Amino acid sequence: MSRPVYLVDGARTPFLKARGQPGPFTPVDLAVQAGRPLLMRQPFEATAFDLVILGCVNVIQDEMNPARVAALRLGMGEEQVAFTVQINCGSGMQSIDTAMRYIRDGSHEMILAGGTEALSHAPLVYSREATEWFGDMARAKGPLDRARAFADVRPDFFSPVIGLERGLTDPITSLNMGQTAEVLAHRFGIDRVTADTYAKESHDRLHAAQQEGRLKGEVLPVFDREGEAHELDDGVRPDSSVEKLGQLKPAFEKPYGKVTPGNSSQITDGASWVILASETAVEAHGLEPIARIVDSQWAALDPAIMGLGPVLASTPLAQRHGLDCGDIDLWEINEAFAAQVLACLAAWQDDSFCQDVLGYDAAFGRIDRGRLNVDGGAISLGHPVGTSGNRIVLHLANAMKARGVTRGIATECIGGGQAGAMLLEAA
Ligand SMILES: CC(=O)SCCNC(=O)CCNC(=O)[C@H](O)C(C)(C)COP(=O)(O)OP(=O)(O)OC[C@H]1O[C@@H](n2cnc3c(N)ncnc32)[C@H](O)[C@@H]1OP(=O)(O)O
Repeated sequence: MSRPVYLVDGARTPFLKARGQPGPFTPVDLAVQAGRPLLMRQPFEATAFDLVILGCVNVIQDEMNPARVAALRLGMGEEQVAFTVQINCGSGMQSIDTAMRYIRDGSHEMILAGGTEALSHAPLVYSREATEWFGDMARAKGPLDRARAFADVRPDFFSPVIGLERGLTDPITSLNMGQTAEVLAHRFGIDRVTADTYAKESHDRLHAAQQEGRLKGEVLPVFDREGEAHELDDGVRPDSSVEKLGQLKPAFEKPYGKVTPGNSSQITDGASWVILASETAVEAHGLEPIARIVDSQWAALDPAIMGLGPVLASTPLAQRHGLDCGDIDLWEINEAFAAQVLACLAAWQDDSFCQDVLGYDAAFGRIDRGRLNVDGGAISLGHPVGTSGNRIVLHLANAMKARGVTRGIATECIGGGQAGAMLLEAA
């Protein structure tokens, strides 16, 4: 059986910049804050879902299986089955992909699929020596044992590493994510002004979308324990300029690198949900679909050039549906780094890349900037890694509907050398 799958609604929190301290919300807090108003505006009960799937990369110990904890806190009923998925930056898209397949095969009618991440809550990680020492202390049987353990201790055991720094470093190549973007900048000749100009556009587009109300209904305010409301993505900097961006120092390859804090995705906290439904559920509840999720594709490649992943995932997806570059009205390519997105655009225009890597006769084509990330992206609004894949699908659906266009692709690179892509059509 292969049934149509509809995206009928969705919402997210504002993305809140991680400012060196744990932010006001845990991953589940964020998922609940986005989910509660979303569920309240539906014409059905919160218990009507067959399944909850939530992507999350950095699960915290107090919230193991955040999908289930969120479902219970959202009042979705004790009988609500809920599981968490993790494929690094693809987690929020993986939840949609799994949900789409369950509905398509006829086994489920309506699924809540999301992504959540609180990067500001990244744990501090101690060295192996320190962990062993803590174990020795815990096992010590008396004062003599404890004194022996103390004699072994060295102060450098206790220099903690911020878990996020490890998480953003590829375990096979030992390159951090920014360095993989430097590899692509070098390979495709992306210069600093081009990367900074792209970054400036990202901020300008998000600012315009906020001012003109294009995120209304998609971004819902969240309230912290002090009752303070957070209403907008707070990393947006419309005051910036290409000149100011040009003064920032490289973040990952000093002194000549092209990747800076200004043209990288920001480290943020945030959650996003979409509701996927079968035709039966749409009719039963009188829902109005925003878009149809047509198909998806995953791909894998050398982790050192993981940023090219969108090319390897979305081109075969388009090809499978007989679509050329010009047939895609809107693109959401997650902005891990400006140089990384620009490298993808360059690869799609490169005859030999498309012949050698994709097996095409010639270049796939030029993706016009007017069709790409039309309301900003992770450079301006941030990249809570387990959430972004969900956000780009939700925003693509809303942007397609707002502009009255037929077809779009949301795609993202994934740390570790993978990528995901999703094809949407007007409902
Ligand atoms: C598969 C994937 O998706 S891979 C991607 C995964 N995600 C990542 O790898 C995260 C990438 N990003 C990062 O690691 C971080 O954002 C970094 C390291 C690049 C920068 O981190 P920070 O130094 O904390 O950034 P911060 O926001 O404080 O900016 C640093 C400076 O640049 C300035 N700056 C940043 N953006 C701008 C801008 N648009 N205009 C002007 N100045 C700016 C800030 O004001 C700050 O200046 P200050 O030091 O005088 O206060």
